[in-house]
Amino acid sequence: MRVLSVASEAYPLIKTGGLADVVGALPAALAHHGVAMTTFLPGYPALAAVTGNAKVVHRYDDLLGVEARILEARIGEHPLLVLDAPSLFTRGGGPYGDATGADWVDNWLRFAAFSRAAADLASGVVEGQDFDILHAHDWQAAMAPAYLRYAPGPGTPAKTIVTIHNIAFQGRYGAEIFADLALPDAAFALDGVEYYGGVGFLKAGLEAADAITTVSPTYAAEIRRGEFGMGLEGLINVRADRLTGIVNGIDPAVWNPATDATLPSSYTARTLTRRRANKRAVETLYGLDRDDGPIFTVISRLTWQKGMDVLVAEIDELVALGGRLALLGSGDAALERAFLAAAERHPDRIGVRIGYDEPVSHLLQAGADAILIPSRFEPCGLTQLYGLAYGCIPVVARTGGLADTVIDANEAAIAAGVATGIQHDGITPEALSHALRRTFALYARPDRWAMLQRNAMRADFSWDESGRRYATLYSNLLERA
Ligand SMILES: Nc1ncnc2c1ncn2[C@@H]1O[C@H](COP(=O)(O)OP(=O)(O)O[C@H]2O[C@H](CO)[C@@H](O)[C@H](O)[C@H]2O)[C@@H](O)[C@H]1O
Repeated sequence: MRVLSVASEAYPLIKTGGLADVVGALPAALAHHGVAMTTFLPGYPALAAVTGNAKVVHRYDDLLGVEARILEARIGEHPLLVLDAPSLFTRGGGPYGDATGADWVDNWLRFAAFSRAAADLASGVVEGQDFDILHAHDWQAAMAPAYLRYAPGPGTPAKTIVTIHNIAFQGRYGAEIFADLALPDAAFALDGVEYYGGVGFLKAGLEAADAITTVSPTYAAEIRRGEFGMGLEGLINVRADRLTGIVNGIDPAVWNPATDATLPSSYTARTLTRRRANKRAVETLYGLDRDDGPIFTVISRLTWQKGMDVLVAEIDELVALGGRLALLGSGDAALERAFLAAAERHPDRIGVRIGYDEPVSHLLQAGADAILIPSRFEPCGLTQLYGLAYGCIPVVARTGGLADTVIDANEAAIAAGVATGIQHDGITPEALSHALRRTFALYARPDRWAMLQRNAMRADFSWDESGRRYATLYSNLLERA
């Protein structure tokens, strides 16, 4: 079975968040299940390293008005196709915006063209490229199923899946762009690409896809409600029979404390004392006091989704209770300023690094005692999975994938020997305060804390089971044909 995985990021080539980790891990995860996956990415400058000598498999004179080529390369051991369209993708800044963080004004064109090319690949336009399934991730790829529905190429169109990694990002534009999408007029319809009078990329994909997935069962249920569906709950409910939640796995080649070459000290569940050297390295890097109390970490986009404003409100209490905090992240300017101000108030107790740093994120998971994830919504969440694997106990809001992957350390779960973290209900300073106090109480009992760490590290979040579930979904779609 051949699958084209279409996404705007993939680790290790280009990453701004969890989407990249998942897209980067899927080819290996699916290979175990007899699926040959090719990844399709936009040709950002960061991809130049792998497209240097790439073979050109297709040329466009006019892909929604721009010149472009499709290049054949590799991502690790797996096949990669790249849309080389310099006028759309060769620019500084990030994949979605300029260096100041402002979105590119032509994002609709960039990702419509990318999706048009994906639809071409999935319907026989490009010789030698045949796919049974097109698997589109998030709004940037979601127009691909819509193009296949309304304007496919000459071959049998692939079956389609749209995976929602975050329904908050929808790719919503004014009606005026419709004329430039090269779609038939009939596509501008209630069950087509039209969305509240404009054009909705994610909406169009969810209407057109043969199957819809999201990245945890709880989030799949949550997005059927207004509170989480962000305007798409009606559509999600109508198509609920096509929706499943498949929890993300973690890539053991990248996230394994026993083999992680970026760490000062590698370790396993049996050699937890070896974590101490990593904790000392965190203290040094962040200029924190050296003591035996817990170090909390945050590795996150600093946004409202992630509940960071609530953490700001609780930060002085965290310090008053004897905690320290090592934060790595970037995002909303006001939140960045608030965390930096907290670090100024408590220079020896709070360290803040604004920015994006992959090796530091590994060190924090390996050296901090607990990771705080007070998200208002969390489709799956990966940092709690990395925390579990590294014995960095997740303290999380009971929502989405966080609810599905962390087992709260209540007395029953402790007695049964299955607890892996701490959950709180509601994203309020009071709820977070209560969770912090519970964390301190557990940490004060070294036997209990070590048990939590061992349980966490032994929990299985490899891709085995989730890979199997995607493979089954693909097979079912083909059988339905
Ligand atoms: N400053 C920094 N420096 C280095 N690394 C950093 C960093 N800030 C974040 N990261 C890394 O970026 C990733 C973030 O993953 P999350 O799952 O938290 O998702 P995100 O909200 O981006 O993604 C969405 O998609 C994913 C994938 O499906 C879902 O898990 C999630 O719920 C959903 O919101 C992790 O690998 C983390 O270590």
